[in-house]
Amino acid sequence: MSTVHHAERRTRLGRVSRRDRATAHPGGGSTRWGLAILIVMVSVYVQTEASNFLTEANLQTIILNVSSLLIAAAAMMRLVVAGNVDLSIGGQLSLLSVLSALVARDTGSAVLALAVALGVGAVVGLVNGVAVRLLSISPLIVTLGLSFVYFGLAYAFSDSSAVFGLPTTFLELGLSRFAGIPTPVVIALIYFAVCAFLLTRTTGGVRRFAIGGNASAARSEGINVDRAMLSDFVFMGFTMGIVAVLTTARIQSGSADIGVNFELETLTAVIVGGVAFNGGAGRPLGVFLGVLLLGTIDAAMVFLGFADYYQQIAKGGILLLALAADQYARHRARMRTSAATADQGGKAKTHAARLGEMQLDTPSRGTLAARVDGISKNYGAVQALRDISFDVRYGEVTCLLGDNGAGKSTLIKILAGTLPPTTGDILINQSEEVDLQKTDNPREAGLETVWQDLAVCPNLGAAYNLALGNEPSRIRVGPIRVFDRKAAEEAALKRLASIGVNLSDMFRPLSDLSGGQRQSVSISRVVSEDVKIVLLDEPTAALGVHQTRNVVALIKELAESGAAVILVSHDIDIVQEVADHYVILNRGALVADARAKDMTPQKLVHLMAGLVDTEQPEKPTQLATS
Ligand SMILES: Nc1ncnc2c1ncn2[C@@H]1O[C@H](COP(=O)(O)OP(=O)(O)OP(=O)(O)O)[C@@H](O)[C@H]1O
Repeated sequence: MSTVHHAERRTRLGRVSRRDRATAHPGGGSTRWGLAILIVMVSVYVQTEASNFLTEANLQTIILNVSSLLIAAAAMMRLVVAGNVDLSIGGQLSLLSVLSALVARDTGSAVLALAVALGVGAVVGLVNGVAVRLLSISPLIVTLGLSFVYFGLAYAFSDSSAVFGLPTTFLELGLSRFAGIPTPVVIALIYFAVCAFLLTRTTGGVRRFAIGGNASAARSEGINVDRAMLSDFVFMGFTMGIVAVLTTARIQSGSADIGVNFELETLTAVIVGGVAFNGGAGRPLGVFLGVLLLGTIDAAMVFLGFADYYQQIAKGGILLLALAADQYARHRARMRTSAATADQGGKAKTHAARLGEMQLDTPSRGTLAARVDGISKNYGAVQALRDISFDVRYGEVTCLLGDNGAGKSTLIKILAGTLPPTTGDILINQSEEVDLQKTDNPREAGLETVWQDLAVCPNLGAAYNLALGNEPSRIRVGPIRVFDRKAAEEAALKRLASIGVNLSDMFRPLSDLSGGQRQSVSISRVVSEDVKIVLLDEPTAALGVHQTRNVVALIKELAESGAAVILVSHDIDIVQEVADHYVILNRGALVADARAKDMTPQKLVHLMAGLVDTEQPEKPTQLATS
């Protein structure tokens, strides 16, 4: 499609490939090496105080002690990155420990005990996910409440006493060694590595970062946020099944006390490891170091002869410090964003749009692209839209206008497929012939929306943002798709170049860009051969004069290249410059459906201001039939 200059693209990609790969990571660039230094400092200090700290046996013990924490943290970081949290995992651990121990003791079967732990864990996770979804309040509160339920059940099933008499096959899961290394350590390292890979390298992982960065933007890109949340809670519960079996086998008994404070330890490791408490950022290596730090501090306290409660105080202090660091990082990011916004139009030099170079594979100008057919929408007693019908044509700009409360936003949401109409249909042409089909997913039918509130994920770069919902993948194994960063980078570069935007780094988080650059990234989403109908909701609202001219040029060129453009704007000058066709609403009713040539400026101002009697609307000017 595009004839973007290949040499230029090569040079830019060349520059990008020399960039530190860390910045291409969806969770941000910080590797938390400070934690590694802290671990070394603590270890060296304790070694000088008690000479046998840095022995191989002690290091093995430290890692064995944190193996359960490492497994739980692997699943917890996925939840937190996507903006969720599960405070019931301590209760889950207790319940699953008791259940697996009872099954192992009563049946003698390690396999059955494992199956029960994993199965019940997944069900418990599902219950958590459904409760968070249904109650629509903070997962912190919902899972805290459920935590009491799980602890209570654990005490009830175990009669408040430890379950002993476990068969050897079960105990071996926690006590055996593999190539000289304790089995729980081997399992923890493999499990963590797999989870880290899934989070940072696959489409599903990138989506978690997108959801944590801006859930509504992710939703508007077609990502099923609720399903992702449910599956993450189920995964957390399943993971707690593994943790429960390994821990129970290692300590050779099931107990309702086993999970006390476990959720706080896990959360501390994840937050200390640099995962943002509000989601959208974090790196597995940081979490790994966070887990190691907690293990090292525990061991150090024991070596230095501190009582148990000092360990609790130390961990609480570390969690508070990590949260403070998280807040500070968020403050710095906000400052960067406002500085970049103030610099709007400075570094981001947008040039004349070069969209004319693109050849959209759309039917010829004037052909019917979409038909809005009798759309009505009620919000309870409020009738926001009343029997709206009009046509949209390829190669034309349709301006959707109206005063405040006229129903424009409601109609846009219905057109974009994010809000169902009460009655009526949206019909979209999917082939060369005028063959309109009712569609439930306008996006799949080639309709792309650029939202007024810039539905972007500020924590991700242009390459990720522009790929969301339709991510390129290199390898596919079942539902797991490995994200193709190179292809995403090239596609983003190509799209931005076609509207004359030059960003030096396609992986730089959008929060670091100016408002105009973010707007450009958002708008460039429509530059694709798959996009045939473009819906722009106040696209110039956040822009300065220079960038507004670029967007106006883009709108014209989109239409010239064959796309059908639906523009919502309050800017009468822009509207008059680009419109081929007007659709004007007033208090939910259609008051004009007119060709631009039939609309005088006075009449337009009159209609836009809502100075019409909607009970006796002006006869909408009919479109010429094609
Ligand atoms: N979720 C909602 N629940 C109830 N009423 C709503 C809802 N959304 C919109 N409305 C009502 O529907 C009518 C149309 O609102 P809408 O936001 O679509 O208008 P608009 O033309 O986009 O206005 P504006 O230009 O001010 O954004 C208004 O009376 C509004 O109060």
